[in-house]
Amino acid sequence: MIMAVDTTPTRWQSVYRPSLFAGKVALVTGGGSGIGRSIATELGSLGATVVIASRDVDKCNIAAKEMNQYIQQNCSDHGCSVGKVVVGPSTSIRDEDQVNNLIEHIIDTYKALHLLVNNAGGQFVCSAEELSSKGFQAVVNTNLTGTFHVCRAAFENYMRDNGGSIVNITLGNRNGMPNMVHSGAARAGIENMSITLSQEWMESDVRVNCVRPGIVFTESGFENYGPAGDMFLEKILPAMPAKRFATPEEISSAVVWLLSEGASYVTGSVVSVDGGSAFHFLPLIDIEDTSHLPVYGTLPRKAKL
Ligand SMILES: CCCCC/C=C/C(=O)SCCNC(=O)CCNC(=O)[C@H](O)C(C)(C)COP(=O)(O)OP(=O)(O)OC[C@H]1O[C@@H](n2cnc3c(N)ncnc32)[C@H](O)[C@@H]1OP(=O)(O)O
Ligand SMILES: NC(=O)C1=CN([C@@H]2O[C@H](COP(=O)(O)OP(=O)(O)OC[C@H]3O[C@@H](n4cnc5c(N)ncnc54)[C@H](OP(=O)(O)O)[C@@H]3O)[C@@H](O)[C@H]2O)C=CC1
Repeated sequence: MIMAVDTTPTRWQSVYRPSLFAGKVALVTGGGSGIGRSIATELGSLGATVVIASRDVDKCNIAAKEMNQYIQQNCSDHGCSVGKVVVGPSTSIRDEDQVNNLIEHIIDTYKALHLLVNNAGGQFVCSAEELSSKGFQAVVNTNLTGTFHVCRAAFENYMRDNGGSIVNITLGNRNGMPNMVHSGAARAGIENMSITLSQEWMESDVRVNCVRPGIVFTESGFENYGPAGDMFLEKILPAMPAKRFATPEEISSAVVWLLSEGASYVTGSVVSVDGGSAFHFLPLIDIEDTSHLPVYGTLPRKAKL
């Protein structure tokens, strides 16, 4: 298995002002692992009460305990108040009723929902030709419809009357997403949906933005891909301009900025955090000789391979 550079910070601290989010209530979906866990830790270290929620509550409980220990030990040494990470009820964002239940639970318990990070999501590697309709729908329902469910419930139950800030996590797919057609389509949908919501909800003082990560090595995420993922990464890593993956903290840092009042004039935006990969060709797929396009007109001899 190809490994990323070990970028785990020994004593990570946010670059943002302590207590930035004191008194704020945040929801991070999929906050029990990977990128979501880093976002929850950073928001908690900056004073927020952070609800994490996903399908696996046991995983979230273990993660929350570790995050709270980390926050207490490493982030509270300026005499400032730190927040805490708490676990919401088991929720599949694909299920509208479960999402409504989660949001109602948050408003009942914490009386507010100022900040929302739609991080939960994922996909599997499969060519478009082999992908069943059910497989396509499973990924679109998780990423696109699931994100819509959470945005709408947060708006209806709190943000419409009180304002708020939403950040949706997408995925660097500027050049398409070979072998992940479902996810590429869903993430492009999330970005366009976010632009629409930013306009419809501006009157309510709700900002909606996206963070579009390049490749972030999260063990939780990559163990899903097996050999197909390894093959993908062996080709992509050397072709990346930065020659390394992102750390979850590098994604979190952009999310925190967008959530903060420092981004008060930013809405409907997509921030790429990808080490410049969006503007660099990444060989996601081998295109064999048989797929040459037929020529119309005369192609100069020198222009042929
Ligand atoms: C390697 C480069 C990475 C690029 C950067 C991206 C990184 C990341 O995003 S890391 C985060 C990764 N985390 C995850 O992906 C975890 C989340 N994934 C899931 O939870 C699931 O894969 C799912 C939600 C996307 C699908 O799960 P589920 O709804 O439980 O699916 P079912 O088992 O019910 O199957 C539905 C349907 O889909 C077909 N299917 C499932 N897996 C595959 C597969 N590997 N290949 C082909 N088809 C698959 C399955 O067969 C079902 O269809 P039918 O057979 O027609 O019934
Ligand atoms: N790692 C990477 O390179 C990149 C990741 N991303 C995206 O960033 C996000 C986080 O990924 P990462 O941290 O790497 O991977 P993880 O697998 O660790 O995170 C995915 C999280 O989403 C949750 N989740 C999945 N499906 C559902 C669902 N139906 N309802 C509620 N929660 C769900 C999972 O929890 P549970 O299983 O308990 O439900 C899990 O905590 C994902 O959307 C991912 O696709 C984007 C670009 C690159």
